[in-house]
Amino acid sequence: MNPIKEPEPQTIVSTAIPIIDFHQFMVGDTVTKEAVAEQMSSAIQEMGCFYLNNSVPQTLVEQVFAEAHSFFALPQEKKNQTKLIPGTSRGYVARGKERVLLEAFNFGLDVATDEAATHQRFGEPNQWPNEQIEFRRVLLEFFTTCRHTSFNILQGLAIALKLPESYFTNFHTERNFNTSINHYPPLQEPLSPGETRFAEHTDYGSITLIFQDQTAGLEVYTNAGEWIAAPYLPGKVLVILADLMQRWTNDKFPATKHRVPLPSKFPSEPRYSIIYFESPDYDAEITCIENSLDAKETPKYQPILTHEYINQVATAGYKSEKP
Ligand SMILES: O=C(O)CCC(=O)C(=O)O
Ligand SMILES: [Fe+2]
Repeated sequence: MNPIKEPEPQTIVSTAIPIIDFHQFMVGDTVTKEAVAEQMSSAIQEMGCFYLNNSVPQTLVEQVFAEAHSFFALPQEKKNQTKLIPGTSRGYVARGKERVLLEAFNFGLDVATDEAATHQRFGEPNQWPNEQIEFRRVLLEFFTTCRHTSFNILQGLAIALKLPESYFTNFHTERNFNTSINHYPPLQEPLSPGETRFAEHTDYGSITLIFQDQTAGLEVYTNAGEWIAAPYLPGKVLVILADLMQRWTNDKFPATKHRVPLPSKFPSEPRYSIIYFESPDYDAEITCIENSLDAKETPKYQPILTHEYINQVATAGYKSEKP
């Protein structure tokens, strides 16, 4: 008789944030794609964001986390060798203060290995650490996979608005996206009032993909006006919307407010996250899409070029503290 195998103990995490099976979208016909696009749109109306299943492979995500652990464990002077040059956005950013208690490593399309990068206007050369042979390869593979996923999401959002599938991707030809690998060091004790791991904000671009480790801690602000936990769900990516998507759609697809509060227990666990930010082309004009207007509704935002908007928010207030 075969022994009966006990099921593995599992922590079942439930969430009110919808989980959408993206495989259907990737391989489906027009009708299937429309159905998945509709799920994305309803999730946005209900909760302001959604998780995708079957998009970025979990094994790849775990490799990136492993590389992140090794990188942030390097001596400070080694990390400083890739330090971000002020005015640019690629490289190592030392731990911030008060509202951004994390150190980060930011990178984007690789000028040395990707022809398209030479045409990028937000891009600068990446800075890679010499010590970690696999770091660059794993991060760039992850980056390419995220781009593929994010382009499919942009297609889904276009379909949901009854626009041609390529409506948004046509504004993303320069591949102006950035990835941040974040390390929130352990905290010994509660901090002063006003201090937090990452203060409430929205991202600038069109959409953002968020991966966190088991420490989790991210919260999103729902359309019902409450902060809820966006838990760690292995194999799933959290998709949130950013400011330019909100402007494009006259608030129909609003930018998702999110934050990482201080942990409830001290000393706390360290926290790692990987964030992929997608942005439209430098000169893309973000003008209200008529299909997103209800009857008698008029555009709330003036047309604006991507770089004008990003310069505006980057010079205003706390957003400039972001790595
Ligand atoms: O670490 C996180 O989960 C969120 C980070 C974030 O919101 C950002 O980098 O814009
Ligand atoms: Fe963010």
